[in-house]
Amino acid sequence: MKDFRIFDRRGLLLALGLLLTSGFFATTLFGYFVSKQAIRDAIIGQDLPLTASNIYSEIQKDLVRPVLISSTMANDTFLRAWVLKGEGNVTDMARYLNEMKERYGAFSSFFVSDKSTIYYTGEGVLKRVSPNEPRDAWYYRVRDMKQDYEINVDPDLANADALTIFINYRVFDFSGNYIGATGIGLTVDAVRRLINDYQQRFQRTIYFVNTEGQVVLFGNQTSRAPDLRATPGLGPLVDRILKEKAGSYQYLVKGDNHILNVNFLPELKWYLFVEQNEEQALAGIRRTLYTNLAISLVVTMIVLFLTHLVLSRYQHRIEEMASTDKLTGLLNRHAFAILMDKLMAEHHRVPQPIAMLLADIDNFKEINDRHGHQAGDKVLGSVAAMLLHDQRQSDIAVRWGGEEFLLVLRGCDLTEATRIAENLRQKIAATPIAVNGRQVNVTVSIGVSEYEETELPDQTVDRADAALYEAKKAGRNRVEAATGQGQAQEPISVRL
Ligand SMILES: Nc1nc2c(ncn2[C@@H]2O[C@H](COP(=O)(O)OP(=O)(O)OP(=O)(O)O)[C@@H](O)[C@H]2O)c(=O)[nH]1
Repeated sequence: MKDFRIFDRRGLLLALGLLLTSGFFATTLFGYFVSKQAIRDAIIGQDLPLTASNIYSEIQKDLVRPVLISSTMANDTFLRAWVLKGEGNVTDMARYLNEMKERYGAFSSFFVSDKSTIYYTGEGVLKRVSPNEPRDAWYYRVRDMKQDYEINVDPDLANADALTIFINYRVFDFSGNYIGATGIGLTVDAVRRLINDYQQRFQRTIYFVNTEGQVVLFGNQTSRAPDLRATPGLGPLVDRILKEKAGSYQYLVKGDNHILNVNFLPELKWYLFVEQNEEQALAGIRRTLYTNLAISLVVTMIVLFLTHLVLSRYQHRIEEMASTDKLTGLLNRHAFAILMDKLMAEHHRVPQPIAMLLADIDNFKEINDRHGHQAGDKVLGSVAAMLLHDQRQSDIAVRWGGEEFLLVLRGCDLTEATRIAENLRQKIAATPIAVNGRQVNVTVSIGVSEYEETELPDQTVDRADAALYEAKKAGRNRVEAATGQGQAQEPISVRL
């Protein structure tokens, strides 16, 4: 019965635990996935395009302007006339180039004449270009190219080989014949600083890719192979991206999803790549997810613990109510049956004598009749209290019937139990009970028996009952010890 109840409570706690955890987990995970989707949508739909357009407008300011300046130089009447007049006064050209450099805050400015192959800078003549010199390959490329200009990243000979972004603009005479290349140079460091600044401000990876799929400019933290096709995850997408010119893409690297926004910048003929590692963007909500799960777990544990506490208390109270006689506070017969089973199991493990005392208040009917039923109750309570008073922890005191009490004494043989019964009888007889302002003398008769291995506990009680009967018959206020099971039912009368 008890085991069934425990199982019931465990089942309830388990069901409650499952309900709470599944509820908490479901809502937390649902919230997480909704937020994740919202963040992804925001990255694809707003954040990256917005970052790209911000960068684009900054780039326009910082890189498109040099293109315009170079274009102005290529169309400058003075420059073209000076070349057509035979590149006479070098100082004039140097002053012009210097002026352009100073005015627009460029790192360097240049003009290369196709006719004389002289490379002019703001300082004067730098050198002559030659098709055999690998460092001059850019000039011959520009000379033969179809478009008006190119943006090229190269070391600058005129500035101690500092890595420089050159805008190389083709120059034509007034009849449209090619006469050289002009433009200005910006330090890559300056542009790189710009990209780093964007990256920090927008928390994205930013880099530029040329029409060949080569990474031409990137920030400090960007570790990329120069050839974008060699980038894990992204490689297979490169041709599609270059063809489509603009769009949103996603690729996986080591399980991390990367979201990419690409825009082609026609002025630079470069692609602007703005990239976001989704896992990093989700780090915040993932932290929130773990915190929520931990809170849910703690709340579940607290609820389960409190429920367990309340259930235990109620179960204890219910068990107590079900096993206790309300009037006397002694155990009832139902509790006796349970405890007796336990006692017998214990006895079989460690055998020890077990004695039973069955006590009955003498002429109780008279007390009831004379003093009233409530007074009778009071007497029952007082006798029960006297029985309990000398009880050991291991003893069992039961209200057996109306005015009958059963004491089960562990580790006590018949002789010892008879002595205890006699002490009890004397004590009760010598203790008047106050009822309705009057002292009532109460006596009890007690039958004593000792459990024998061959019998059932009920039979031991029966033998105590028989002894009690003998005590009553012999005049009440007596103790009678039962004979053994096999012996004739002649109880020994005891009067110590
Ligand atoms: N007040 C009160 N009386 C009870 C209770 N339970 C049983 N009784 C009464 O106890 C009385 C027992 O009477 P009997 O069985 O005749 O026994 P007795 O008068 O004690 O006589 P002997 O046992 O032969 O000495 C009955 O009148 C019952 O009504 C109870 O809880 N309260």
